[in-house]
Amino acid sequence: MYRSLHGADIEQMLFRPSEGSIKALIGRVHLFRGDDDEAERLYDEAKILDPTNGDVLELGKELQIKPRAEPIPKVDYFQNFSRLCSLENRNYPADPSNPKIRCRYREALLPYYRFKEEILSISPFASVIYDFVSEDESKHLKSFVENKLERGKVGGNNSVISDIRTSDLAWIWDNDSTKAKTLAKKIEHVTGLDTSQRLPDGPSSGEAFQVVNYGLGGHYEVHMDPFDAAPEQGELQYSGERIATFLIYLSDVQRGGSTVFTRVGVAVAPKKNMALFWYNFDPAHQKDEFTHHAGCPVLIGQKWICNKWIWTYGNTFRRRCGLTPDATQLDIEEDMKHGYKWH
Ligand SMILES: O=C(O)CCC(=O)C(=O)O
Ligand SMILES: [Fe+2]
Repeated sequence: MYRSLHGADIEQMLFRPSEGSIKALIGRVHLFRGDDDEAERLYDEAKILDPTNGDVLELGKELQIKPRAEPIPKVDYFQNFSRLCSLENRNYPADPSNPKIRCRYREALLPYYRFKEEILSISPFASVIYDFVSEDESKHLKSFVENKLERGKVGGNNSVISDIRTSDLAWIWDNDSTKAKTLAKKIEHVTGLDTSQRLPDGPSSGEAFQVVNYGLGGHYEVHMDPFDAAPEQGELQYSGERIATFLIYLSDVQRGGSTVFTRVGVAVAPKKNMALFWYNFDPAHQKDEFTHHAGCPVLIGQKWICNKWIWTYGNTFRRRCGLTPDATQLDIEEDMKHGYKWH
């Protein structure tokens, strides 16, 4: 007994990886994920700690032979803005020739929910869900914020009023009304994601409903929804990031007011009670630069929407990562077929 334990100890000592080797192994993970800079940084540190270690040498070789990840081409995010905004009042998918861009019934976690979904983009994943809210729900959201609307701001922790976003808005927490709570649950069922609010101080998985009203000319210029820096205070400070956006149209708009994804060429014309759902992060949890989007100016009429942002916390296992670094949302659904039904 003593001998075998003693033997195991020696074995452990012999095979304990050095700090340099650990850094090199982590570096390889980053290299595999396409984060060459981080891999390079870890390699430099590992080289100093353990220059002759096999893992360190291996990483050095891989860094030399791996072609650099293509930098995201610098495009003018605004170049497509006016073209997409001026399209007719209907949805324009990213690539109509792609057979995966299609309509389907989307089943929810509850068997009696079934939603009409139209996929508009595979990567980033974006789709619309028709008749997501009832007339009653959409009326409730608008009447709840009556007299509470204030000019919307931009910029996370130190937000300011700006011409980038010309709309009024107000917030509804799930606990503010039974209808809001039920709607949050419905979003959970259709997305398969956790949206729970654990107030007052637990980390939340979903933000409060943000009801927004745009008047004539009201718009929101090209932006992405995740924050540059996570909120430093409030109930969201430990919640991670806005991994997905669930946007509900609470009105039709006579002319203008589409939501457009300028880098993938998608235009979504507002349709009352329809929801637009997209992931802001790819399945490898990288912020997806292709989710740059905008709210086009309202030309005739007014526009009402309601946003529910879904956070990382609580969704690590619900929004799974892909089997490969470039897996799409649809690949993941394919892998999960047995746990979650799709048509
Ligand atoms: O109004 C829209 O269509 C887009 C709104 C939006 O992007 C936002 O509120 O973050
Ligand atoms: Fe947005």
